[in-house]
Amino acid sequence: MRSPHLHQGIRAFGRAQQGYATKAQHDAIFANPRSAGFLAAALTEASVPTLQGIPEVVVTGRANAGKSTLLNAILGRKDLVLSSSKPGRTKSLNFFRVGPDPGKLILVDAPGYGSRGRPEWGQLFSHYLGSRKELRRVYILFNAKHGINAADKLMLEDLNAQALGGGLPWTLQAIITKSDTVSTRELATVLPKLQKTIFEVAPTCLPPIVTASLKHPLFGVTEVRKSIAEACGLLKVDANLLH
Ligand SMILES: Nc1nc2c(ncn2[C@@H]2O[C@H](COP(=O)(O)OP(=O)(O)OP(=O)(O)O)[C@@H](O)[C@H]2O)c(=O)[nH]1
Ligand SMILES: [Mg+2]
Repeated sequence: MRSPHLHQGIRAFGRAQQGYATKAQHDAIFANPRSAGFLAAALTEASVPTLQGIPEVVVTGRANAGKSTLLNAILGRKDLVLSSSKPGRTKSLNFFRVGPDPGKLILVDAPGYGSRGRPEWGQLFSHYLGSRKELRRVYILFNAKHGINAADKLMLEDLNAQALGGGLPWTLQAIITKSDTVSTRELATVLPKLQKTIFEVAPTCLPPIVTASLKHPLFGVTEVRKSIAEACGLLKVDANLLH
């Protein structure tokens, strides 16, 4: 059982990220799961699609961290994004549209890094990060049970340096996945440690959102949706709420 305090804490964090947006705006963006669609799979730099300036976010993380499963939960779909219990399932940069054509925003799934990752996937991802003008946020996922290893630290350091470099305007945020696989007690110990490590390695990284995205009740997915909408500049501030 998760503690109500954890729920409250995460909700409060979610609110803080929304920039005082109204609920209706956020609901409208992800309201119709059937209108979402697969757009393209890129295996090479040349095959990264041109998508007419629609804002975009991408997920990264170790193989098997839960990237594809989280994207399905965000889209409100069961298997639009292919996932697997076997690490190394996603082998290309996969682009998904949210909303009817041409889409309100684009979600990008990426191959996992670490022992199951391949160098060419890393090269494609680096090129994408350094050149994608539409990219608004990079989400880095960590499995609550497995924590942060050397490969994660390298990736975090690299992303932090790129975010600081100021080349392109994307921001970085962490997501702790599979929170349903650890007890509330464990989570209470693990979370502050993860947060501390993330901040030490990547000071520009926005505070983590905790999720469980495989089975209902889903957890933290609403917060991730709001974060995405905010990063993509799709939430307008309600002036009444600022006073
Ligand atoms: N219990 C639980 N299992 C999850 C969760 N998210 C993903 N999984 C499982 O973890 C495994 C890997 O999920 P994927 O979404 O394919 O992971 P990925 O990061 O996309 O993996 P690669 O594409 O191989 O890098 C699958 O068996 C999922 O069902 C979660 O929140 N809770
Ligand atoms: Mg995947």
